Amino acid sequence: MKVVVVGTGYVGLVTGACLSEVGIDVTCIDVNVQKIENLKKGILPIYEPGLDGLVERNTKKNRLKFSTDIGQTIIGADVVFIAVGTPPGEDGSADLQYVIQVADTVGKNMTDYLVVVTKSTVPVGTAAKVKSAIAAALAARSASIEFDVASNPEFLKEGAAIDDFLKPDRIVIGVESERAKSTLRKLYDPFVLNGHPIYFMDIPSAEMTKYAANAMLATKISFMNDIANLCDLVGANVNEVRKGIGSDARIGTKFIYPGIGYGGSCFPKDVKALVKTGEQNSYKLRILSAVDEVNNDQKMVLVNKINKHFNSDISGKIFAIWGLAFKPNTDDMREAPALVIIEALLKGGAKVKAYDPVSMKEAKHMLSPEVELCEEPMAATIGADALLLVTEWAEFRLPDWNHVKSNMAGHVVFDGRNIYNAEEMIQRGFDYYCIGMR
Ligand SMILES: NC(=O)c1ccc[n+]([C@@H]2O[C@H](COP(=O)([O-])OP(=O)(O)OC[C@H]3O[C@@H](n4cnc5c(N)ncnc54)[C@H](O)[C@@H]3O)[C@@H](O)[C@H]2O)c1
Ligand SMILES: O=c1ccn([C@@H]2O[C@H](COP(=O)(O)OP(=O)(O)O[C@H]3O[C@H](CO)[C@@H](O)[C@H](O)[C@H]3O)[C@@H](O)[C@H]2O)c(=O)[nH]1
Repeated sequence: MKVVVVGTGYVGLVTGACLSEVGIDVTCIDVNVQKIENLKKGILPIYEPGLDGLVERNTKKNRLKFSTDIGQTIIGADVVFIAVGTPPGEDGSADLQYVIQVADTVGKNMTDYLVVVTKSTVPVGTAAKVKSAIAAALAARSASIEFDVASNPEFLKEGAAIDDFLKPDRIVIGVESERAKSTLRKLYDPFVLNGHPIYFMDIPSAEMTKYAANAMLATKISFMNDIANLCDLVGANVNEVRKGIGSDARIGTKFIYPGIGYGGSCFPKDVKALVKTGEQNSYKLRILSAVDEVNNDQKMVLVNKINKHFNSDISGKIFAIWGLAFKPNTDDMREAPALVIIEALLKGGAKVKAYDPVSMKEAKHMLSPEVELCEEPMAATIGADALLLVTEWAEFRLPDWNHVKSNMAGHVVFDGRNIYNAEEMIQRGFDYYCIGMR
């Protein structure tokens, strides 16, 4: 089977590499010439654990190729995945311009029957728009070629993307023809050998499933952040509360960790896009509007604690930041809480010294040049009045606290992920603040 993946970002590159791993002939396409040239030389555009080995192995075996030329690549293909970005537009709704551009290009270049699959996260009705765009491009060149559209939303998590793709909990596929269904079943059969299901459904339901999944997970997090903030006020300990409720299987232990708000390229934009879809259909998604609101406020929780500790005077103070990525094991800083926190500190006249294990390249063009980027965690603590734990990378879990303390000018730690033990921190001589407990 021959597959073309259009859009070689976090999703496209992982999809291409994992499909090639099971022996499928894959070409990944992108409009970013530099990205494709680098990939041909084995240089990856992103940090994702395990991806480099997978790309190297399958490129060597010639099962995984890279190109900017969709016209040549599409000849003889069975399936085209659209995996381009769907960023939020000005009003929060998903911007579909890249998806439709790809559909148009496919229509202009296809020579034979194809299944065109949207893997990007797209609102209900997008596959229908893709179908119209392809049909219009075919009609413009008086071509009569059969094709099907399908929706196959992706559920991978950054940092665990390879495992999520190779061993998915489930695969969701929206189809409207038996021909597309059997092509996609054949494609995905190697990934469900461990018994996890493929759910075939109608296309609108598949499109909605993706948003509903992300919205539910984001809701769990905002709910827990709300509870954590209340615990803080009433003197309860959210860690205990989390264990207490998580052991009820109906609630579950996952995605109930409080923190400094969810970030990344998915939850923030997908919650907003779903709220917008509601509005466009005269339906107010009240819970999700609140989920978004709680999350925006939560990104300021550490800053509020900082202001309280320093009596609202942080001008001239030095803050060490550990972690910039929106979560560990990725270099992705899209919608990272670190961005909001650092902006607020700089606005208050503070100085920021930051370190992240893999996001430093990203940080260079996402952060103000005022931020001092440090090459290792201890360097960030030199002269600092406070240390902020923003992303819970494993390497921050057991630092040499004596070294940290001797480096710092003030001895206060703000832990945005509750990874340190409050009693131990106090014994070590630090003022310690975290989320949802005193
Ligand atoms: N990042 C994730 O963890 C994740 C997980 C599941 C779903 N998604 C969804 O998948 C989609 C892609 O997300 P991403 O994070 O991989 O995005 P990304 O920004 O990392 O990658 C998108 C790529 O598409 C390329 N592109 C844009 N227009 C193009 C065109 N016309 N032809 C060819 N290439 C083009 C861009 O150059 C870029 O390399 C989004 O809809 C996102 O919501 C993302
Ligand atoms: O208990 C938790 C779990 C997560 N988070 C935060 O939630 C955000 C998202 O984390 P995660 O879901 O692990 O990362 P993503 O890579 O954004 O993956 C989400 O978004 C993807 C894109 O749509 C989906 O494919 C995945 O299934 C979905 O988990 C991060 O900021 C985390 O810090 C918490 O605050 N508390």
